[in-house]
Amino acid sequence: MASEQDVRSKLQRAGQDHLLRFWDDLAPEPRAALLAELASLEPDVLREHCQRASAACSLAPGPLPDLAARLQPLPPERVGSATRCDQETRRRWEEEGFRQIALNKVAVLLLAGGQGTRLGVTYPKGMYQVGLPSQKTLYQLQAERIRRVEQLAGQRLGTHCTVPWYIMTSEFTLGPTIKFFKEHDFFHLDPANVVLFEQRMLPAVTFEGKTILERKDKVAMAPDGNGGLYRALADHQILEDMERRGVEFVHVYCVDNILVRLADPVFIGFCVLRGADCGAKVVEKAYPEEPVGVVCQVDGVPQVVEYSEISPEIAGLRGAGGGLLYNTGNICNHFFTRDFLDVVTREFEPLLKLHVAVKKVPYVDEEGNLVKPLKPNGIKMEKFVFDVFQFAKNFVAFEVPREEEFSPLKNADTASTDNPSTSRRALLAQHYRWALQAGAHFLDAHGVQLPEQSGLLPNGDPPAICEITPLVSYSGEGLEMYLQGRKLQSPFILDEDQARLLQPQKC
Ligand SMILES: CC(=O)N[C@H]1[C@@H](OP(=O)(O)OP(=O)(O)OC[C@H]2O[C@@H](n3ccc(=O)[nH]c3=O)[C@H](O)[C@@H]2O)O[C@H](CO)[C@@H](O)[C@@H]1O
Repeated sequence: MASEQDVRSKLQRAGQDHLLRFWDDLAPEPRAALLAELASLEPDVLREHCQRASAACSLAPGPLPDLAARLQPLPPERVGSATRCDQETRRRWEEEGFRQIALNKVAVLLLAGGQGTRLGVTYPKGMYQVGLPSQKTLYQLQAERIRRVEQLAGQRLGTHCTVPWYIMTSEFTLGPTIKFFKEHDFFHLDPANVVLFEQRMLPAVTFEGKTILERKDKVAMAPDGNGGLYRALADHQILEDMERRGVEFVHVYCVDNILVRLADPVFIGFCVLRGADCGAKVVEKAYPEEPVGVVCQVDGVPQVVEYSEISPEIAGLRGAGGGLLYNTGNICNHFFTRDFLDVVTREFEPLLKLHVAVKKVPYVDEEGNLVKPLKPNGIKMEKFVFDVFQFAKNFVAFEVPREEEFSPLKNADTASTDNPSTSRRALLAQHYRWALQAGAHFLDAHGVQLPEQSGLLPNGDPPAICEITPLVSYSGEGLEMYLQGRKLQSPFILDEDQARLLQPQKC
């Protein structure tokens, strides 16, 4: 282990020796922990990190200067649409996606290193359950969609296939996530096909460029953003693991969208048939200030301008047809070829921009008291997963209907949008629509038939409660055989047992 003297002189070189100012107060164990943490910080890298953070912060926060003149919507030839295409084209994309899945060439990669601060939970967001009748968590819904898409691809092509699940965690989420998966028997996935790995952490820094101590014996560290993915892939030889398994295409997604279609065959097929090396699913933005990034071009190059970096004036611009000019909302669902990820991790990762987030960071004051600041006092630096789009040779965007594919869980129920209630309703409304399309009718508790309406009731709920397990239907397919002409009492859960009961008997 490094000595106190070694660490002290390294910190002096980095201009950060205040990190040892409580050394004399510490007992042997916290001393050892602090030394270990500090010894892992490279002095030159630390000095540069602190200088960059405070320099970036001294620039005006918010919208990027001169953006308006450099920004353009994506050219139409780069954008495909799941809704504005003919049935035959959609069928071809889907078939191609299933073919690649059946050949074991597709993996999914979950970005799950975030802290869920806005939702206000101390555990990983994937462990959250939004109050569905089944009480399933986001992780369970995702695991079951993987199992179903494997099954569908296998049935179509007569193979037994695997979609490996890579999960990027951080110091905050790794331990609880592993424990949760073990407790739930990996939701009946083979643990060998669930690969958890950890992203790096970066120190939080004051506006004056000093690393913050969150306790006398602990530096305030935060995950390096979801763009930390590329360093983490290299740190843990994840691309080598993918290569061993024959994976060519990777669907990267964020944890909190309850409607996420893992390894969506239509999206994968679209990207593969277009010869794309990089792609993004988008939805039409709901309103100008919606907190989603805009997929567009900056200086003629595909990029995402994050919601925190676009001005209200630009976000509100209207096109010729009256719709928002920049209406392609990023839903953090990306397609990458393994080859592209390989080039990014080897060549482009160091070029990724560091974005500055000004946050309230708890710290110890000069007297050693713990302070929870009321105003932002620190800078966290993050890389963004989509900042690699600019390096793609053939970038495409793929537009999907919001009500079928996007309802993010960002906030607690105290907020009016993107909260547990809106997520739960989005899923239940979708399943209700699927059931109606399959020919079901719903009855209330007294056996009276409920009116059929595809919209929500004024309280935001669908007219009947219906939840369908992903193990029975991934995107609404195959439900007629269970539901055609059935009168179902609300609430109704179509799980595997119920499906067996409803299955037409073969004579
Ligand atoms: C940078 C980024 O992608 N921004 C997108 C993200 O915004 P948003 O600001 O909502 O992003 P979040 O902070 O929720 O992070 C997105 C995902 O990245 C993960 N994460 C985050 C930080 C980290 O260090 N490690 C990590 O793995 C989170 O666990 C989450 O799964 O989702 C929105 C859609 O819902 C998009 O419109 C935004 O353009």
